[in-house]
Amino acid sequence: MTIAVTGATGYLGTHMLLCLMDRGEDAIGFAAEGELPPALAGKVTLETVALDDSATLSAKFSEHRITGIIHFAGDGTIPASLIDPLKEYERTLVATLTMLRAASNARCEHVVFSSTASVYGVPDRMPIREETPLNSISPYGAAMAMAERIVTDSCRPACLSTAILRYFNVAGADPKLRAGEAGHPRHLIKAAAQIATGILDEPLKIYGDDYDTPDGTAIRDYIHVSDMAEAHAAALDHLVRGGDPVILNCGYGEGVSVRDVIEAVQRVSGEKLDTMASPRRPGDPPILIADTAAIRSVLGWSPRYDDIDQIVRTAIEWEKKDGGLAPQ
Ligand SMILES: NC(=O)c1ccc[n+]([C@@H]2O[C@H](COP(=O)([O-])OP(=O)(O)OC[C@H]3O[C@@H](n4cnc5c(N)ncnc54)[C@H](O)[C@@H]3O)[C@@H](O)[C@H]2O)c1
Ligand SMILES: O=c1ccn([C@@H]2O[C@H](COP(=O)(O)OP(=O)(O)O[C@H]3O[C@H](CO)[C@@H](O)[C@H](O)[C@H]3O)[C@@H](O)[C@H]2O)c(=O)[nH]1
Repeated sequence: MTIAVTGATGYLGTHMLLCLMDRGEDAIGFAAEGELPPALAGKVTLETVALDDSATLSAKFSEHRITGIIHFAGDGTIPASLIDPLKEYERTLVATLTMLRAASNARCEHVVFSSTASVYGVPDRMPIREETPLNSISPYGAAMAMAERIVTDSCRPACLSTAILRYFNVAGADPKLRAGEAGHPRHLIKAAAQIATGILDEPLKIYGDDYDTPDGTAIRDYIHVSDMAEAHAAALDHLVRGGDPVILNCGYGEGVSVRDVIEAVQRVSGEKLDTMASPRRPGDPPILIADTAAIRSVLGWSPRYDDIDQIVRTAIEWEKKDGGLAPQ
């Protein structure tokens, strides 16, 4: 089978293509812009298609005889979605609708869809099970919940089997450093890794130190990007085997606070990080930890990098390489 990866030049997309290449699968990248990293360029075809153009995307899916789609096209962060909610809804929903229309036209069979823990809002029970009511507190999470509903409603008439994966906090880089998280230091671990390597010359802001948590800072469930890619491959295998449609949390089931991340970065890098207490960031839940029983039992998936020091180490090594601080 040939697998389409949308959002192919982004963080998850590049790591997914590396995972599929390592498994010997046939994959085609689809992106509106950007390039593949050198480890993929020339080995994986990249189709440049705008994700509001379902006619071109349908034709490309048919031409490449795509049967499975792994959909990552949908950027956005919680803060950006609060600044420009309309853009957030538009990009997320247009990309989802276009992908589904093209998948239906080209008679594709399987879709693995990127969603987020942000769909849950501020649940009152941890860890979070998939049955928890969706109650997002940001346009980012609300747009993703709408996109999930669109996927669920359209899959049966379009004869698509679907897996929706709700990611907790993805971080780190390919352990062979063939790819990493590019772009702005919007995420905590990326920002801390850039400060530890001297790429970013500013204190690390701690957004809220007065949460009702053991050290007062917000708690997240960080998952290594390569474990995420393997979870997608396992989800696609499940659908190809004829498995039922699924919605699954993707995390490790372990809570790590902002201060825990700072300590891990200091431990791994040997550098002391300057920090600055800052107000809570709007749209941030205090604690998000996944219940991972379902993904482990349904997909038989188990993580390889479930240790915050390993995640942080790959993030720091990637920054050194990407920032030209280490031998290329
Ligand atoms: N990185 C995380 O921690 C995380 C956590 C939960 C969910 N997610 C979701 O996973 C998906 C992939 O995340 P990522 O970290 O790789 O993001 P990314 O920004 O690195 O990559 C996403 C890519 O999709 C493209 N894209 C977005 N909207 C598009 C549109 N309307 N048309 C065409 N292209 C479009 C962007 O240009 C970008 O290249 C996103 O939907 C994101 O919201 C990410
Ligand atoms: O410089 C920083 C950056 C972040 N944080 C805090 O660190 C935590 C993690 O933040 P960040 O790394 O920005 O990720 P989130 O905002 O939690 O969102 C990520 O994780 C969510 C799932 O939990 C996904 O839905 C989003 O796509 C993804 O961006 C939050 O409490 C932030 O307030 C800081 O204190 N300082």
